Amino acid sequence: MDTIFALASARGKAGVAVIRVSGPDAFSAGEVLAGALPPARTTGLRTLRNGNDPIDEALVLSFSEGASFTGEPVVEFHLHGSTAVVSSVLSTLSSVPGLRMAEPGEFTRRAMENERLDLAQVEGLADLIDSETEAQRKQALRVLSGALGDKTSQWRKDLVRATALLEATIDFADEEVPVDVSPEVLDLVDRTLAGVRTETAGARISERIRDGFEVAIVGAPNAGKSTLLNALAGRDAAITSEVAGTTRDVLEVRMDLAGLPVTILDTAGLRESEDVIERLGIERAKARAADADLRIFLLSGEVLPMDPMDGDIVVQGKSDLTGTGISGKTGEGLDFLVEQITSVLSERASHAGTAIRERHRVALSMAQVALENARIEVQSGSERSELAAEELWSAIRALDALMGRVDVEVVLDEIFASFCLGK
Ligand SMILES: Nc1nc2c(ncn2[C@@H]2O[C@H](COP(=O)(O)OP(=O)(O)OP(=O)(O)O)[C@@H](O)[C@H]2O)c(=O)[nH]1
Ligand SMILES: [K+]
Ligand SMILES: [Mg+2]
Repeated sequence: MDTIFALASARGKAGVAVIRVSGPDAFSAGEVLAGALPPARTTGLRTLRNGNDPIDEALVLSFSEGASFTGEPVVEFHLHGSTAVVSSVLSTLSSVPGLRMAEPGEFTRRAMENERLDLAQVEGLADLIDSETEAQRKQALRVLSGALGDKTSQWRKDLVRATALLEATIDFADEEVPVDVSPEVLDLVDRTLAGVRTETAGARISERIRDGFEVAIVGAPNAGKSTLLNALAGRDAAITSEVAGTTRDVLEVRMDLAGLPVTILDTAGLRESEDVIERLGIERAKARAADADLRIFLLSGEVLPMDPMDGDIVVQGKSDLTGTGISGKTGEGLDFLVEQITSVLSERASHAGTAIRERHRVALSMAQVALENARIEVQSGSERSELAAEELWSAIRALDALMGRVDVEVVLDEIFASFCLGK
């Protein structure tokens, strides 16, 4: 196994830059630059040298094998964050035999290979690094802490037990089956199914927290939609004018509303139009509004252009003229509008689970279908045990794919190890 190194902090000038070295030769490489290393998990101030040539005064930190992010021996140099210091340390490290620059993501890959992180935790870590809002940070941290892995391993344990029970009855098929295992199997399957269903439902919400909720402003031409968008965004994102039919394309503005990532969509005013381009804009407006998580119907005295869905907000515009509702021009009622949006979306966000990606949702849905099928087979009698076991196998494989464990031999070993019916 090579020993790898890389700049762990962002490139460019900074107060501090961190270079990380991981692998079997990390400690000896650290000694080449820093002399004697401080004891593991303590820091020491050292002069880093290239031969006799001092490079920088740095804090040096070491982690023993099994007690580091990667699971390997690790040395970290906390340097003055200068481009010249960083490149001098990197070039000194590359001259140490057995060391090479890390590939992108290689530290994390090693962490996974050494079972310091499961695949979902790796995804959680990537999300945490990408997180821009509070909701994203909290969600990513939940996943990084291993919440999905904990749930999955409990489900998996229950399914392995259920499979072992069924396998035992298959082998007894010709003789008298000693016990009816189906109540226990059903109980295990039902418990898992309930958990998987909850997570699958929450996954869509979690995806929203990752990628952002979409909120569409819809209404008649000249209702003041673009003016409202600009007021919410705090800048002139959209063209506004007294000409009805100004907005054609869908405009997107990313915002952070009380920690939730939200994309506000400004859309073309909805009306019957002879103008070909405007009609195209109206089609887009309708499609995007229908797909959005929430719609704000900005009224200007007319009937609703679309049916509102659950949670949608219907509000009168130009309150400075109409005496009621909100105004993008004066800002009246906007705080309350933002509160309304935030409260609807926060309520939805509260149903987020620990499965946060489409990949998770797909794997969980596969497990769910297999479990539903297994349930039917178990209820159809002991002669269907083999089919039921096969479905449980599919569910276990789906959970293994979810956690990045796909080795079927491992599953087999566990099933055989858990046999407990005197076989
Ligand atoms: N008095 C008043 N005028 C407003 C308000 N909001 C918008 N307007 C005016 O109404 C006209 C239309 O505003 P826009 O924001 O372009 O309306 P829109 O709904 O985006 O219009 P389309 O894109 O054409 O559908 C402009 O002249 C705005 O200045 C408001 O709250 N009060
Ligand atoms: K307009
Ligand atoms: Mg507009």
